[in-house]
Amino acid sequence: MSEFVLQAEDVAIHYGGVKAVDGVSLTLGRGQIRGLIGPNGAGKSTVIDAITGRTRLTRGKVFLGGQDVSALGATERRMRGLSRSFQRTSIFGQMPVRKQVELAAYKMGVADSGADADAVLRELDLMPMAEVIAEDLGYGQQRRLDLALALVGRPSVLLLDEPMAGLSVKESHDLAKHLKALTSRWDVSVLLVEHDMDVVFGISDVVTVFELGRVIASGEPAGVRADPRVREAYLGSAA
Ligand SMILES: Nc1ncnc2c1ncn2[C@@H]1O[C@H](COP(=O)(O)OP(=O)(O)OP(=O)(O)O)[C@@H](O)[C@H]1O
Repeated sequence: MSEFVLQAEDVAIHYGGVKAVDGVSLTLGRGQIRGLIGPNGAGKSTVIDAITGRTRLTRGKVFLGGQDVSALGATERRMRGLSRSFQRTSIFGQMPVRKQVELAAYKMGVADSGADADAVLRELDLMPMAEVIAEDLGYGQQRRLDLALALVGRPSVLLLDEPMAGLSVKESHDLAKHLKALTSRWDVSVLLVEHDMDVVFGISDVVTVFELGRVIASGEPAGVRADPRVREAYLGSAA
């Protein structure tokens, strides 16, 4: 058994001459949060797409729990515990919150989808909203519902692409608190692409910095923050 729940090895995604990602390796330990940062167009979302199986690899491999999943599609990877969140709550906008989460668990093949939905809703403090129609939720609650849908079936790895976008400072803080709690209470490991530096440096165990499809720095938040290359490439004088 691998010590890493997730490993990307020399991953490259090229679109014709555009090297969106070019030789990226990264790991995710059990219960770890790894923040991915970098300027616009650096390749962060493409890495997420490559790991989930949404985009075909030009080169490299992806391992989940030590197993090579590079040849598997996105649905198969999800069934094996690799989950990502989408801004997709509007798809079932007319459905009450609990029903929506239960349906997602049922589609995943979870044996007791009702119990799974209840556990997820309780964990994310969404139980008081269980019977509310999704589109009547506030934006911050909708983002939490989005996270709830990603958590059905108890995934081991969660890939989040800008989960704080559009949230107020308080909503971001609440979501960050939930993410941190999930890593210990549910044993979930998180790969977090996020532009909110307070959140990234506040909750990540390790941070990886991208520039032009490559990793330019990686390590503990304090060290990364102090790295002159990082400050120059991304953080600027605000760091
Ligand atoms: N389908 C595609 N075809 C061609 N080029 C693409 C495609 N998808 C992404 N790219 C290019 O790959 C590069 C990386 O894009 P990506 O969206 O991964 O960056 P990002 O770091 O997530 O940026 P942002 O922070 O703005 O979301 C960019 O130059 C982008 O234009």
